[in-house]
Amino acid sequence: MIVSLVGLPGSGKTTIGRQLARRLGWPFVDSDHVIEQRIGCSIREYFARNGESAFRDIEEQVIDELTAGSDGVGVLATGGGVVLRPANRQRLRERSRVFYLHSTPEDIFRRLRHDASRPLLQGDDPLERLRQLQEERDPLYAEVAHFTFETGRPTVNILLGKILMQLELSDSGSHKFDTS
Ligand SMILES: Nc1ncnc2c1ncn2[C@@H]1O[C@H](COP(=O)(O)OP(=O)(O)OP(=O)(O)O)[C@@H](O)[C@H]1O
Ligand SMILES: O=C(O)C1=C[C@@H](O)[C@@H](O)[C@H](O)C1
Ligand SMILES: [Mg+2]
Repeated sequence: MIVSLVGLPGSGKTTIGRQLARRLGWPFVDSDHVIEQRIGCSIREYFARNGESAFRDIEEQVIDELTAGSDGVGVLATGGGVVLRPANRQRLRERSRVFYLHSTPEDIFRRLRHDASRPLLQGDDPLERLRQLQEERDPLYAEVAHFTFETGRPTVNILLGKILMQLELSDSGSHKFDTS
């Protein structure tokens, strides 16, 4: 099984994903990290040089590769904008169990105020930008997600406990009618 995490930049996908994988003993992969290895520079630099659409093309390719194959096991942290492309939404939903890490723009702003690594948040008014992103993307995250968790306030450990419990529940559910 592949567990994918989606949500706004700063919602905790990388942080939660890494620790979730550790707790499950599964491999962890962050699609942003795979993309950076492939392009040989930071996503920020790539955005500045080639524009967003070129970045999205690579992202789509990487998501396809990371979710291909029916026997994949792992935790996949995605980039904040992964849901923008319908092909990504479809692949993630069909090939993995998707968790939407939902946080308010205000909670994320509080966390990311001093972080210069997110290209979409480098403008004059990052909080306003986060609110726009939330408005545009919330329906897309909700569409792709099998489960939604609020990640603005709870600690990482509490969130991990909730996600692990949900995975156990849905796993036992899926075996309910298996009499073999
Ligand atoms: N539940 C949490 N409680 C407190 N801080 C958190 C929590 N989750 C994440 N953080 C912190 O918030 C920041 C952003 O988290 P993270 O990098 O995991 O977000 P992300 O969803 O992967 O963002 P991006 O889409 O930009 O990759 C980090 O500094 C992280 O340590
Ligand atoms: O929210 C976004 O559109 C992005 C978020 C990051 O994870 C990166 O994937 C990239 O900076 C784009
Ligand atoms: Mg991340």
